[in-house]
Amino acid sequence: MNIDGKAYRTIWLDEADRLHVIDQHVLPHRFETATITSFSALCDAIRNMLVRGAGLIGATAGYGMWLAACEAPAKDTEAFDTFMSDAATALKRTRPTASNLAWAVDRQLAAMTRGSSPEEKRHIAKVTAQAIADEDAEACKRIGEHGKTLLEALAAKKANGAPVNILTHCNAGWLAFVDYGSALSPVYAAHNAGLPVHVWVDETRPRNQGASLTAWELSRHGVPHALIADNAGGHLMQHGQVDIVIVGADRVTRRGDAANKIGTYLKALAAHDNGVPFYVALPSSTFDFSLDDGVAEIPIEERGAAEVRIMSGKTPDGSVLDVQICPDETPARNWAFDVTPNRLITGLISERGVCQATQEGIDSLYPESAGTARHDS
Ligand SMILES: CSC[C@H]1O[C@H](OP(=O)(O)O)[C@H](O)[C@@H]1O
Repeated sequence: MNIDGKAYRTIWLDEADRLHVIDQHVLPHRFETATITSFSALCDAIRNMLVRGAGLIGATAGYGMWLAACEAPAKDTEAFDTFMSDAATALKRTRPTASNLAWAVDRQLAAMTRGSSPEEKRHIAKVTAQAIADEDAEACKRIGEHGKTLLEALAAKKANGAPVNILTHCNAGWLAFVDYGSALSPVYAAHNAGLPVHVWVDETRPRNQGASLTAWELSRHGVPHALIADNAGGHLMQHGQVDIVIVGADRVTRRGDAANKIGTYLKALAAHDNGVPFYVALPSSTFDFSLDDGVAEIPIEERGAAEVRIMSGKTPDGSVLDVQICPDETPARNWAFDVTPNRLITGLISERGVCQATQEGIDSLYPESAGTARHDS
């Protein structure tokens, strides 16, 4: 995506093999990039959400395995393999919910078995990391094309060129992937094609990815939008102000249950009650075909209480400040994700097309995956 006329991805290697990312801590008030110079710094970047979003976490993990390979013993293949196995375990522990992370790590481990020396394996890890990033961007671009057809169908029913109103939760835009995004990719594709669209942006407490990231992205791209309080969506749906909900996902099971940012489930309930179509957009790397019952089986990350107790924002003098929003003695709990059962999901949008959120629907797009168990959670 373009920022001030310059094309950016969210993660990239420069000509000197230095790894760069967009710093998601300082948006929307500043646009900065950061350089990640070691495997442990990369693990910290995922854990503390300098980078975040399922696809970007996966791509970052891919590069993380390459950084680990650069730090691994260079002379002894057995020692190299042990080092890499430990690195894989450490990376998988950084954030537990998004499938893409473990998927990327396992893909790297499998790819490196093709090398016979540490040097070969290190080269394979670099090529594989770049392939993971490129494929993520390409998948998201295709999600945009498939999702655009849904928005075109809704636009055709609108009178006098009125915009299609899309509600989204959290940030599943290009900042959450390598480029384009999942839930926002159809919005960008439709907007670029001249379709009138308008996005309701859930603020997405506690970390406010909607307010700080989705609103920033849409604004930079010139897409009409309005920020709403997390609890406003049901009211808007009751009054015909939402034509479609499109959200991202962090893990989707064989039968189509979808883990996404905390609060997504409540939006799906409201959409169901009001007959509003509710779509989940995801690249193939977000499926976990080893799980069925998402509520029972998907591991839900619980993050620190400070994210709920403290909010960050810009003061009138332009500085950014943290403020505590509750009494000093108030404890807090902070589940980062919830699971929307497939019965509340109208359909899934992946790079392969649109399907029902059922095992049969998913099998129709992914016949090769029937009965596969892919990776540990
Ligand atoms: C599908 S990627 C965007 C996805 O990631 C978000 O989580 P986080 O910001 O904690 O990494 C959220 O679930 C979004 O929908």
